[in-house]
Amino acid sequence: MDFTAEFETADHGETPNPDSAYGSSVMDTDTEDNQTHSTTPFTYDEDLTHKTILVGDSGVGKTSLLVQFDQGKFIPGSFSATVGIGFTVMLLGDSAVGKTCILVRFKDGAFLGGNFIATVGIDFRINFVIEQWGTVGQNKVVTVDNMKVKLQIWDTAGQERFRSVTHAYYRDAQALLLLYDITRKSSFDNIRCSHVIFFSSVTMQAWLTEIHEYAQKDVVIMLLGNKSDMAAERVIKHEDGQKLAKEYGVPFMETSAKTGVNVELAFHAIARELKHRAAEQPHEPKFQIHDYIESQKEKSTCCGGLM
Ligand SMILES: Nc1nc2c(ncn2[C@@H]2O[C@H](COP(=O)(O)OP(=O)(O)OP(=O)(O)O)[C@@H](O)[C@H]2O)c(=O)[nH]1
Repeated sequence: MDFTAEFETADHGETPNPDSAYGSSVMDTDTEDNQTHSTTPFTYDEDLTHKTILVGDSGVGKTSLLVQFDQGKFIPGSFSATVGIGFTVMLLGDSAVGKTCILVRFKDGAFLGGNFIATVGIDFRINFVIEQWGTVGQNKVVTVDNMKVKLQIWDTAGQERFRSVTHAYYRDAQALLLLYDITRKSSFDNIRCSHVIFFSSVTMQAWLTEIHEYAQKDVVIMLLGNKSDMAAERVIKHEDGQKLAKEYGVPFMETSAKTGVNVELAFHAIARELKHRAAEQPHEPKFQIHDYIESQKEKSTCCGGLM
């Protein structure tokens, strides 16, 4: 199958770059101000989101056209056919739980320490990229049973006022990584409790309620308790995360973007589940993601590496 590169534009034919995707008034506000709670809810017109797919025979220049449009340059020479299958994964959870850090850890193997800068809307630094199957770009390609599986990972803003922006993206996601911070109870409670913020009259929906409302019915969900390296500040027990996940029938693990614990495993398990769903044969036993995670946890503590 020839998998075509695709991208999002959010406006009427304007060049989609991080500063123009939702209008300068939104993206220009990516300053310290964003870290204080605004009383003005952000509104977003979902009708302005378009998807454009490039189709055509292998080698006609779909990828090159996209690179030219996004980066204004032509990459001559080597031609490598786009192969495999691709899926969209979204990172969700309250602000500052570590979504961006988890993504950077998985993508670059590094930890984004230092000052916290909240994500605004959808993080286009990660999302709006040109994909060339693991050579350039910021999407990640993992190999599952000798097949390349591309994960296009969307880092979303956890702040309430950007929820309307992210709602438009749920529909396209095949998998959702839902994060809370093991050192912050509110981030755990917000996974399933709804709150009303009286002073601004804004109703904040629980993440699971939002998922139920906006995501595809068969979306793969995984619950992650992040910042597991912060043992001294822990307020949510491992068992509490496990219990919540069990209640909703979703896989669970604790992760640390700082140390890297379980970050690879989380994405690999998702890739495997999605690949098995896409290429399921009637006679084959169903892939068991819970069993896979448990077996790989054991392996990664004794031998390292994922299979
Ligand atoms: N110790 C520790 N700190 C972390 C970890 N993950 C993230 N952080 C820190 O937590 C803060 C928030 O991380 P981000 O990744 O920006 O949070 P986010 O969920 O993307 O936040 P929004 O963009 O507002 O939704 C930063 O200061 C990170 O350095 C972790 O695993 N361990």
